[in-house]
Amino acid sequence: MRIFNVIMIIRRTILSLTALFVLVLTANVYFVYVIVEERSPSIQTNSEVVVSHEDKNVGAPAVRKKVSKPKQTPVYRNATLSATQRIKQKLLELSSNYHKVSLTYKQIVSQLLDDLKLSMEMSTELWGTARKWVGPREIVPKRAPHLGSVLRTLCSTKIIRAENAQHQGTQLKLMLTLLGNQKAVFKPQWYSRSKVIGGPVYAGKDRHNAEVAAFHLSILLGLRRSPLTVGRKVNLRREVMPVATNDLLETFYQEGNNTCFYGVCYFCGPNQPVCAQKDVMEGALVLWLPSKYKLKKHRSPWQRTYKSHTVARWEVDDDYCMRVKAMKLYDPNTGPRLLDLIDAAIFDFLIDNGDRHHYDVFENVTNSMVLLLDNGKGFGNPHRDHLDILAPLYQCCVLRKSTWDRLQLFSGNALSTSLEALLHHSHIAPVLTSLHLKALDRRLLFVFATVEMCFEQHGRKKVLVYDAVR
Ligand SMILES: Nc1ncnc2c1ncn2[C@@H]1O[C@H](COP(=O)(O)OP(=O)(O)OP(=O)(O)O)[C@@H](O)[C@H]1O
Ligand SMILES: [Mn+2]
Repeated sequence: MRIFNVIMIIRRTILSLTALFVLVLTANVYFVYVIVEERSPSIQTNSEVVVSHEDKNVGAPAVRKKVSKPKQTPVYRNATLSATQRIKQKLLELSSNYHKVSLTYKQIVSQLLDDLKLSMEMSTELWGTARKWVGPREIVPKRAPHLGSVLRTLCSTKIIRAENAQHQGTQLKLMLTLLGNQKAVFKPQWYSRSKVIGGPVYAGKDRHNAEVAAFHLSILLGLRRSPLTVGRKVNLRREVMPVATNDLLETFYQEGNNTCFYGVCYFCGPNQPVCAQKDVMEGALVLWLPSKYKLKKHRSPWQRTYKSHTVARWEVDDDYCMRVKAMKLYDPNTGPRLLDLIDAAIFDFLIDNGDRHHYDVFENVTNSMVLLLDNGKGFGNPHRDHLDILAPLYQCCVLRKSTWDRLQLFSGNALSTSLEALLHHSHIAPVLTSLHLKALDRRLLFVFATVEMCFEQHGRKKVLVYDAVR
């Protein structure tokens, strides 16, 4: 009897131990599985289209392929990681020339300040002047003596119609018609100047001040491909509501002392209203381009996936630029598209805009520029530098000589002071906080480091392109 009891106890112990062992093993396998899942994001193939929540209403490229599961274990954004490390190292080794103040930048700034002055009385005839400025390669000419007057006119001309702009993009904006039948897009203020946007680079709503700052930066850098943009304070009750279309007006309401509206668009609804301070709403007003130019939208080859667990091909493939060059669109004989995208990448990195999922060009125009349109996701976080925005530069390692020369003029912290001087004239000054201005100087050094890295890898001659088409 005693022996039987002992046997039973041993048996029970063995059974419990076995059960415990199986339990631990299962838990372990599950744990390892979860970690592997987390660290092994699926790869987006080159030609696959990711239609993000942001892009649902814009044209997708023609080719759609199924996501093919990679055979080998993918490495997490390794192309971005290795480039970032190399650029950071190069930054430490930058020669003192890149920190010196150049002698010539002041001349450029003073010319631009001259152009920004009021040269003539405001007049709706100036719409014609601005229209004539637009060409295949620029929106504003190098010297535009009436620029200040055009901007002031944009800032103050009577609004004769206000409608929803639901067919232009996904974010809340108004399509305004100004006296003289000039259209302009109004992007409202969502945030205070000092609000820091956390999360991924494309997080948050539009920053209206980013649009204003970006336009001024574009002329400063000689990349005059941004539509004319001003900051404007509008009285919703007096200037907008009386001329609003019914479907827009229906979305207006009063919250305490403040007038609010939510408009009609993909990311619009009663749960996402924007409110004026009392009746006055600040925003960016972007001059509409002449109707003779039709815009054509293309997917950016360096588009993000907008999913933290899905990587894009460019994030894992160091040779990605070869693929881009192989696309018909980027054939060196068909135009300056790739160099334009590299200019755009530098511009976007400086303003911290990681949301250029598509880009616009003029349809049926030979050598059309890549427009620097939609810069509202810039200047979200002055503490961060998203080096992967520079991927077109560090992966292709080519750049217009003219862009390079211009950038170098602003070494020694001159970029922030120059832009600040231009923005000083804005109706909504100060447009940028000093933290955002300082970030520009810091980021410019990263651009210098990236180009230096390219020089080291390929030699100056191969990197710098003397491009006849600018
Ligand atoms: N000033 C302009 N002149 C002509 N067309 C314009 C202008 N501004 C915007 N558009 C057109 O409207 C589209 C949407 O504008 P924008 O990109 O600023 O809006 P968005 O809501 O931020 O768009 P998305 O959701 O695609 O990022 C542009 O791609 C362009 O085709
Ligand atoms: Mn946008």
